[in-house]
Amino acid sequence: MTGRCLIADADLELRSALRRFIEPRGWEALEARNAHEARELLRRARPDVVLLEEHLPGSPLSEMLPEWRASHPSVPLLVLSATPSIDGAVQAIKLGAEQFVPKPVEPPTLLRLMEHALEAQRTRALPPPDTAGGPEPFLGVSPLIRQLEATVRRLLDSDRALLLLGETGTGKGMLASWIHLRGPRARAPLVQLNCAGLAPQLLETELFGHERGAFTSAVQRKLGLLEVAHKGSLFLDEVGDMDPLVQPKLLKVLEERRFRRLGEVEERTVDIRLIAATHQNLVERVRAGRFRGDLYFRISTLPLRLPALRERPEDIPIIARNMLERLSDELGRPGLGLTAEAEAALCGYTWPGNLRELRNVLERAALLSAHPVLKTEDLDFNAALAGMRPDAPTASPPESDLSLTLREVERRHISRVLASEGGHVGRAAQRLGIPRSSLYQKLKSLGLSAKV
Ligand SMILES: Nc1ncnc2c1ncn2[C@@H]1O[C@H](COP(=O)(O)OP(=O)(O)OP(=O)(O)O)[C@@H](O)[C@H]1O
Repeated sequence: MTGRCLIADADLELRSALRRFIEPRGWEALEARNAHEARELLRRARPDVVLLEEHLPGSPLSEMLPEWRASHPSVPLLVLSATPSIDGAVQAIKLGAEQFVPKPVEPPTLLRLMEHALEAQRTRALPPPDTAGGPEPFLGVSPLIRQLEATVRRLLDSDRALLLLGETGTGKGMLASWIHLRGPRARAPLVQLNCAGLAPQLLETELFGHERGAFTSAVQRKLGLLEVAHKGSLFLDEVGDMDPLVQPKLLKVLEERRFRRLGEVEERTVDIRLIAATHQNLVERVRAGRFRGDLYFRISTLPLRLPALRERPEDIPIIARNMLERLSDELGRPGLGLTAEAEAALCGYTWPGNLRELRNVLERAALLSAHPVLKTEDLDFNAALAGMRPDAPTASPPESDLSLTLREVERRHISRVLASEGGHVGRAAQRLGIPRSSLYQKLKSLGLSAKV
């Protein structure tokens, strides 16, 4: 049996349709027509998932949800609503529903939502994330990385803001999720926002949300990321680029835990841990009047500097071996490794793109080489570097020249997308709408490996 589902809904048609759909798929369906029957089944039959009608006869949602959350905290509850509204959804989620699902809803959609909810619940029930895999941010033996790990571990339980400093690709984003997942807020969300290039109003609405009618295009109320991150962590990448108009509002959140949605009079409270990151020199930005001094002091109490790869060459072979192990699994190419000369070549390179670039070089080599043990000649540093430079030469727009073959158009388009993504193959593949492995195959077949 896949699971047991309690369908608490007065609508006989919906119950029957869902039962007919889920039973052949290994689910057991329990039906309740009202709150009394639902309570009884919940107590007796211990379902894995509950579908609960918003206005189930016999008891209001505002009573039932808190009661059920208290008695069965680990059972995901999905609220089905025939009269959906934003207020109803916010209330249901606040009271502990996993999802708020507007009716009508097709059984296949409901089944998918149930499976997601169950999966999320199982993930939450996993043992603490120390055992949960994911890249290890402190690989290596250098004093710089050992010191960083010791400091991070001391700060895990603190609620103070953290500032991650380091060049591009040093792993600031990875470290932010590692910290979140190992800290006391791991069960709540980690919400990420990159402040670079966001216009002030967009940044404000993303962070603080807005009321309906707050500005011309605000046709609906929008929850800000701060509210989504409540009880969890907020990762603000490129915080040095935050618009000066938004900075005092962030400071208020940090100092008083209060903020206001755009267009709202009332203030709200929120409980988040801020993890900020930047590759810029914030002190210089404060001196230049681009970053507020008071905000800088607030977020820089606990600065953590992530070393560049070239500052710790002794760690490179260890990290490379670890990345190749992961790539072996991901690419289905067992036994990936490096010759001694290839390791030495990796250690002798300057890695302006740090871990991201190292991973790109290894992934590219692993996909393109015919043998699993990679040699120096398999490592294409120039391709990675050309892809990283924002000024890397790009081809002219292919659509302007009708004499081009389809292959040439494809070749040029891929080059441009790759260059515009700074050589980041994963992101380029995403923009192109193809799997990363297919992009590598295309690069190979189009002879693009050294000229992105
Ligand atoms: N510890 C690690 N082990 C393996 N790979 C890593 C590790 N840290 C980072 N990476 C790789 O490097 C890439 C860049 O990492 P991340 O985005 O965390 O860096 P960043 O410092 O936040 O970069 P940016 O400043 O450009 O946003 C990741 O996508 C991942 O592939």
